[in-house]
Amino acid sequence: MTETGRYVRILDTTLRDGEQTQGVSFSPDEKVNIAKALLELVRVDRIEVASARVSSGEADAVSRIVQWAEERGLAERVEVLGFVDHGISVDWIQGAGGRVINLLAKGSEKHCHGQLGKTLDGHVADVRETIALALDRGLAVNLYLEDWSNGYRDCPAYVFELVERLAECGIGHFMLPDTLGVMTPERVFAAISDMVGRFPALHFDFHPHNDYGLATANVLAAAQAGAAAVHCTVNCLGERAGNASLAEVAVNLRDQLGFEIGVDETHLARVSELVEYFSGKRIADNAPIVGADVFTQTAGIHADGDKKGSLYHSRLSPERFARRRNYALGKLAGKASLAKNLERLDIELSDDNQRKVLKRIVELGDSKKSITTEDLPFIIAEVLESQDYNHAELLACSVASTLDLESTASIRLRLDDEIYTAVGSGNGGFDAFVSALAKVVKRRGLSLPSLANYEVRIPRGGRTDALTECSITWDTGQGELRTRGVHANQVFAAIAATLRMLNILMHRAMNPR
Ligand SMILES: CC(=O)SCCNC(=O)CCNC(=O)[C@H](O)C(C)(C)COP(=O)(O)OP(=O)(O)OC[C@H]1O[C@@H](n2cnc3c(N)ncnc32)[C@H](O)[C@@H]1OP(=O)(O)O
Repeated sequence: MTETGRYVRILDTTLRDGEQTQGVSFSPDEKVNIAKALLELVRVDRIEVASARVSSGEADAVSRIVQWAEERGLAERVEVLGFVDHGISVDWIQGAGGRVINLLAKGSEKHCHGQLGKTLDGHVADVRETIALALDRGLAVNLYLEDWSNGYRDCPAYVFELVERLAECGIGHFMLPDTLGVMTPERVFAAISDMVGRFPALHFDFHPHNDYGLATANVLAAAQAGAAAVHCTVNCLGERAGNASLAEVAVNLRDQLGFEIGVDETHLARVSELVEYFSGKRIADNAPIVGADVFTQTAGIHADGDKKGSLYHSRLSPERFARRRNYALGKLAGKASLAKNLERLDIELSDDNQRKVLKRIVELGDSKKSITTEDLPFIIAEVLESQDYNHAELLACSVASTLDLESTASIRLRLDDEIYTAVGSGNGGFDAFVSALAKVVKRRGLSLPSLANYEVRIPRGGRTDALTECSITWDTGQGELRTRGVHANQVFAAIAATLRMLNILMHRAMNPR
């Protein structure tokens, strides 16, 4: 079923529900940056940025976000969760400059009785008191019906009466959470259709959780059933198994169901990366839309189909998300995979040489080595015995690390035809090596690029004698460059990745395009 043209609003709750992910705590600075990216770049309709009463740091974050949003006329889009607590949350939100309270009421009889020890009458009275106070202070009010999914299933009369008695109180959105992530798309569709049918004048939001892995599917069902807005988070952050992914929700609402949404898709990967860094929670390489590998064709047959006219492309093209298609090199690669990588590097090879290089790539892949596009020139140089990528060679190297003292490195290096020696010291063996290397390249009038990312991996179930793979992303000032090195010693793996970078940059300097 598709419903073309209806606008569905998106509320991103990365900064509230997302912060309920175990181990995640954003600083006020981080919250401000994420809020800016969500409202100004990705252009979601609303953001929920904190729970009231939590801490002074949270009050500071809310106040800075609202201040920034105010200058752009966006302050009404910044929302804060508050409690039914005789005005404590209202005071807190108002004190922080917030304009919208998302009041947490109880959407199930079980929670109302079991947690608050209240009857429906008592709870309605308390909620009304808080709403009246909030409205009186100039706050807009939305209402969460916490545990609504179980409440609707176990005692729907409680839910209907609660909504009915609060319907005329000035609430903007009634927010229906599947608090424990137990619903299926069919149940969401039926329940929200029922709510919308019973209360056609009200706006309903749906707030999912991913405990059964159905959060995104449930959001789509909610939108189809008539929800005015749906909730999600960047990278699926959220309590327990998380919420629904903003990127997945956005593309599915658009592509699969034909809804209008305001999201600018070209910034989804950027905001995902920002949240990854600030939350410390890495996403899987195959996370839809935003994962590192989702636009990489691995199989040779797929690369061949692309070469013959984008036969394996879908509406999810990398360009749509300001990303790039890659073709993996390994034992599953074929002629077309190699051709696509050579094209990207502007390297021309005869058919015969392509065959030789591909054979070597498959051999390397067979021995579990991962190969990047940047590795390709080295493989070509090795197979064709060219000296093109042999500018820098480490002839000798000693790295010493001791407790409570700076590490030191002593190196002998060949750069083209000259031999250099240098010593360096630093915070750890690799830092000491880089300091020695910087001295050498400086003598050649060169400088080293800055390090943008550094990852060390060992095979799963690793042993102490396992090979280590170090992957470094360098910021060259003219784009990023990613190189890898493999060695049993992780400092030497990083050194190998560094030498590879140096060879590439020296080659580029001598062969400007
Ligand atoms: C939809 C969701 O995910 S809800 C998540 C809401 N966010 C959070 O809980 C994170 C922020 N929370 C906090 O910082 C704290 O829990 C606070 C400041 C709100 C309260 O802290 P404390 O006073 O220490 O209480 P505690 O954390 O144990 O919470 C339990 C109290 O909240 C009450 N409570 C539960 N739900 C609500 C509600 N919707 N409104 C008001 N009070 C509530 C409970 O009845 C209990 O009160 P009691 O101690 O009188 O029995």
